[in-house]
Amino acid sequence: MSEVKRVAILGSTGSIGTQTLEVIRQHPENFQVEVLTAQNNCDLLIKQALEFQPNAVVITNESKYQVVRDALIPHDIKVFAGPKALAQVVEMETIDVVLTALVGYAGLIPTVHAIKAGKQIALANKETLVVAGEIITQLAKEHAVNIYPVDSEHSAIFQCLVGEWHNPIEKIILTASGGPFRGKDREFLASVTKEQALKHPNWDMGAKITIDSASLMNKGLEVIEAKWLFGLTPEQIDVVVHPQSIIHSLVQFEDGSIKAQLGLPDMRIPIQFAMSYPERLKSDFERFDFLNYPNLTFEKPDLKTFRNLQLAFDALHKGGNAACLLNASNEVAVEAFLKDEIGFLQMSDLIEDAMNRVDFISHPSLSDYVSSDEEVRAISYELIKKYK
Ligand SMILES: NC(=O)C1=CN([C@@H]2O[C@H](COP(=O)(O)OP(=O)(O)OC[C@H]3O[C@@H](n4cnc5c(N)ncnc54)[C@H](OP(=O)(O)O)[C@@H]3O)[C@@H](O)[C@H]2O)C=CC1
Ligand SMILES: CC(=O)[C@@H](O)[C@H](O)COP(=O)(O)O
Ligand SMILES: [Mn+2]
Repeated sequence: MSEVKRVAILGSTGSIGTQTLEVIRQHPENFQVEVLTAQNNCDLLIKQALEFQPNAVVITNESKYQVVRDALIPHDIKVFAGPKALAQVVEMETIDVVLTALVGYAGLIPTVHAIKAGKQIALANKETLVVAGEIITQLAKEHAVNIYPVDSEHSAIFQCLVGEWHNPIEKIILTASGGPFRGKDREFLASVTKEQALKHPNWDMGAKITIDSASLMNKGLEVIEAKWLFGLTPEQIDVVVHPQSIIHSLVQFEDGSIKAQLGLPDMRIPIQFAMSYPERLKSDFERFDFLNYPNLTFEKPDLKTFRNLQLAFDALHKGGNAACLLNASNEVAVEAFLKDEIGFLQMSDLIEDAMNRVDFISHPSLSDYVSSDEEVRAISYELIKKYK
């Protein structure tokens, strides 16, 4: 790479954020950290800032501001607090790439600001595209901003498409691990605990996405993310369960040829590629050996047992604010499941119920998305009281 890329990492203390810093630590000649942000974890944020010497940090929980400021101001690092600061800091002139590694709906507004400021986006926060894919992709076009996927499946598709930009996609096949409850029935799922759900078979990730993987909502969100990233119709998106998570996804072209991207489950590869594209940088990540995986297997997803994936396909077909409603009620459902307030199967009941109680908007504006999100969250919290 000829120029050093200056990177803002939103959510630097999480699973993706810390792995992004591992990549940057390996390539100081290619990347420089400009901004780091966290919600609560001020100890790790301070430690990261002292090591990487960013221009600025943001702690969104304002009650932690004083601690972070006292630690970093003597080192000439600017310190800001609150969600508004997150949206403003991404506009800094010294940033080239914004890597969105924060979790949930909170990723939307900072990403809108970053795109409007012309920053390239390395997108891990899939919820941004699920909530407002149409607006985000349109804004990116208007501001000549590229959105590079970090999510492993979407990175796989992107990697398959390099050199194929003029060849239409017939369809894509998103692979799903099936999560810790693959093959289980509803009777079993009725009594699973959060400890069981938090044990992903192949990936070590933050709590929210791990629960989403267990319920197959993660795959549902990824189907919607794929629609917007690659401009696909719902009919062009298939899901296949591949329990080994070695084939990260596939693209089928109009001549019938299928390309796949493979590798051990290691998020540092897609993170690095999203930041280094079009170049591939050397890495010492463990290499995949076919002889250790004599059986790569494939199954049909069970949409009747794992209803969240069906709900996501329904939202995709419906369009408008449906996926925004799905996302917000799912965030509330996951939070409630993690607090033992509702059971695993009740997450789908809650999402379906809450979505049906909010008006459908066929062509939402950004402010419609904000109010749809607020409304369905409030309804979801009310419904949880009934479910308890
Ligand atoms: N982990 C993975 O392997 C993958 C993750 N993704 C996606 O990447 C995103 C991040 O996931 P992951 O790294 O697992 O999540 P984590 O929970 O591990 O990390 C989330 C990060 O965001 C911060 N954060 C949490 N809530 C807020 C908020 N409301 N406002 C601002 N910052 C906040 C956290 O700060 P603090 O530490 O202070 O709480 C933390 O830095 C998600 O959208 C996920 O779907 C996609 C593919 C793979
Ligand atoms: C690493 C990554 O991209 C996750 O989104 C992963 O795909 C989760 O696995 P499943 O949702 O397929 O279980
Ligand atoms: Mn994924």
